[in-house]
Amino acid sequence: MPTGYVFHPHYLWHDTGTSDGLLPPDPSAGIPPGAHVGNADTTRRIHDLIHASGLLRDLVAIEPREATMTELLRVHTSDHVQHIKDQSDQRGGGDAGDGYSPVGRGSYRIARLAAGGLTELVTRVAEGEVTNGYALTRPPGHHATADHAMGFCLFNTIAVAARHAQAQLGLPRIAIVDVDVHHGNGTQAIFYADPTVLTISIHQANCFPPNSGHVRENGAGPGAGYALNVPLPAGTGHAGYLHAMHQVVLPALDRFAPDLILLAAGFDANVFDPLARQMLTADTYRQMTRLLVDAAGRLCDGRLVAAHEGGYNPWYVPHCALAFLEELAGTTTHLPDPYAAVVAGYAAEPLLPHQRDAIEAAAQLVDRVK
Ligand SMILES: Cc1nn(C)c(C)c1/N=N/c1ccc(/C=C/C(=O)NO)cc1
Ligand SMILES: [Zn+2]
Repeated sequence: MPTGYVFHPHYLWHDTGTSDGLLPPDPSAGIPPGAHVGNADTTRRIHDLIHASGLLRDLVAIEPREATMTELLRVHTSDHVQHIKDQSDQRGGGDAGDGYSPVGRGSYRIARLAAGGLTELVTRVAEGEVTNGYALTRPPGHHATADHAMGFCLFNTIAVAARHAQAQLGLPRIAIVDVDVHHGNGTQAIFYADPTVLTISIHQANCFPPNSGHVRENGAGPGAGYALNVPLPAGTGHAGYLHAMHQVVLPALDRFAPDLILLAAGFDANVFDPLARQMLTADTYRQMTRLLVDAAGRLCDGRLVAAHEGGYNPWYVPHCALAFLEELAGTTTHLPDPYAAVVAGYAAEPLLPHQRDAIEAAAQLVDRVK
């Protein structure tokens, strides 16, 4: 089945400046100029591995375009769009608003290219040119709400694509599964009162944003029941995530019967990631993807489209992304995870009682999905 792939060099040109990890330089506070944790290196290395492994030959390259203002304004306020543009127009760029989400000079157009690239990929899937796809976009989007950028996110790429699918592509029911290790708060907020978009986030409990993504956040008004959260304890590994897939994500998808499944594909739950404390390996991403590909095949003619989100370890995330993409494309590069042996002892953690309990709490809400 043909798999679409969106990438553009401009995604690497979103300049996150000289923040040292998460914080802007401040010599008096002992913070030197350095590299922001969300710099372009990991994204570049993902693309390079997709190319070097030969997988690129099996993919249908799809050229991104900038999201139109109409497409952006289905999700964001005009003030928010203007704020990002104003920061981006400044000679030295600026910040998106939370003090640790850099906006480089010209990042406005790049963020529109990310949202437009995913939207174009969803269009090609809806038209049947490709069955599914992956947009290796940057900057990420899932923390951005209608009127606030945060957590390195400027525009909510996946929300723009979801609204386009509903408005222009005849796909009324959209399921968004977010496996990024951080809570998909922006996506959840945008659709919180909307029963036509089911949002499901599996994340490390209380990691980021602070106090966000509790299991009790279950939707509001007409959308009550259509937001699901699976906050998992730090240290959750392969068994815990697959249990969450089987107990929460798959039953919810079956009940919702979406016309399209969107995946917020963050890889920062990997065992080596600097911004969280989960313990997933490339094989976990492979197996989660297999389950989602099967669900999409069962429910919506295979329509499954992934947007890249977080993932900050430059030497491991590419192997996680490759495993995910092989499964999405239904092919193999015969390149095993070179770190599998390194983590075999400590990342093979069994499902522990406190993890099972957290998942059960979320599973009890699945029946509210109609
Ligand atoms: C700095 C700072 N200062 N303060 C008060 C807070 C709460 C700070 N955290 N910043 C963070 C921490 C983690 C992320 C992850 C983003 C991602 O990968 N999403 O998928 C973004 C910003
Ligand atoms: Zn993340």
